[in-house]
Amino acid sequence: MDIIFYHPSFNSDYWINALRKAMPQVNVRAWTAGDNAPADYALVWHPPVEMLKGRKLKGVFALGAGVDAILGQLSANPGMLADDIPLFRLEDTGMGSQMQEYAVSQVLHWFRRFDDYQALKQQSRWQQLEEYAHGDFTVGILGAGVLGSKVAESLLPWGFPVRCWSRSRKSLPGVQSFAGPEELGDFLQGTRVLINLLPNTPETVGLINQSLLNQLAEHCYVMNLARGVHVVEADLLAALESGKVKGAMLDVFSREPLPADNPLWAHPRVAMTPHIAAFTRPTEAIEFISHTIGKLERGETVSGRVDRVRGY
Ligand SMILES: NC(=O)C1=CN([C@@H]2O[C@H](COP(=O)(O)OP(=O)(O)OC[C@H]3O[C@@H](n4cnc5c(N)ncnc54)[C@H](OP(=O)(O)O)[C@@H]3O)[C@@H](O)[C@H]2O)C=CC1
Ligand SMILES: O=C(O)C(=O)CO
Repeated sequence: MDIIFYHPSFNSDYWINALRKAMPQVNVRAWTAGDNAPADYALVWHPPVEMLKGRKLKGVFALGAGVDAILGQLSANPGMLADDIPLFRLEDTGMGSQMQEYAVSQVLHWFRRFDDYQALKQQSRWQQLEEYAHGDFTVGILGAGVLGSKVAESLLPWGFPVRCWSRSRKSLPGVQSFAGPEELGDFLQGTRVLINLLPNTPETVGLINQSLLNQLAEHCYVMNLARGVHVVEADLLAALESGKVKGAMLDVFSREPLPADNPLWAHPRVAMTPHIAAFTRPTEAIEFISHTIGKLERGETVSGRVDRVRGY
């Protein structure tokens, strides 16, 4: 069996060696331009069109959780990947616990008013503020898939009311589930901290806009851990100015790297990280890929297959 690998920034030698160790019976090679030799599987992130075009593959694995980039490439380049070739993505592979760390630490930061204390410190002011109550700190998670459900689970032990919104109804113990566009309004009503973990699809682009923000609780907080295109940045800035949104923690942006003149950089109540909420971890990713390939080869059912029509 032959596997080709392409990632624009990962250390290919490291990955190829680790893949060979995990699957000693497989020939793994880094794909380079002009390589048209046959392969069974391709492991990719932002692949050149020519890498996949015309190949008869048994499967393609995206080396991340989100498949918006590769689906965008496929729609812009018809024929890049035949419709019957399955596309898989990474499910969790260590990203769940990273998202939990990110979300829990930031929710606690806001809940314990460290943002306010930091602002007071800037003014050399020694002042004790009123405590917030857990009951007034409902956390609402947009997206209750692999990562959203893990984030929901991690917030429960801290005593916050937790709710999620997804396409289909969920039964996560202790988490209130809202499903579909018809229940979005009820989900937003009373949500004090909004955490976004939706995939980027035509239905979710621009979802976090003025109308959505207006439906959240007063002095709410917004955490975007999914994709920049979900947030209408001008609407978020306006909601921060009006005081409706008290703070935002953003990991992803409509343009990355965020241009130097973007007003989000300078906003005192916006914190940000450069798309690091969850990294692809080689050991866990390779374990998932080799396990999935093993199952595919044995004709067994696997998870992680992307529905290319649905968009995630
Ligand atoms: N910032 C970072 O470093 C990283 C960001 N990400 C982002 O996180 C996203 C989520 O990952 P993951 O949890 O693995 O994805 P999943 O596919 O497992 O979960 C997606 C969730 O979103 C819900 N959803 C999708 N479309 C809609 C819609 N139109 N209305 C309501 N709910 C919807 C799904 O509902 P249902 O369950 O009913 O299908 C599901 O619950 C990725 O797509 C990626 O963009 C991922 C890794 C790192
Ligand atoms: O896995 C993903 O989708 C990512 O965004 C990783 O940065």
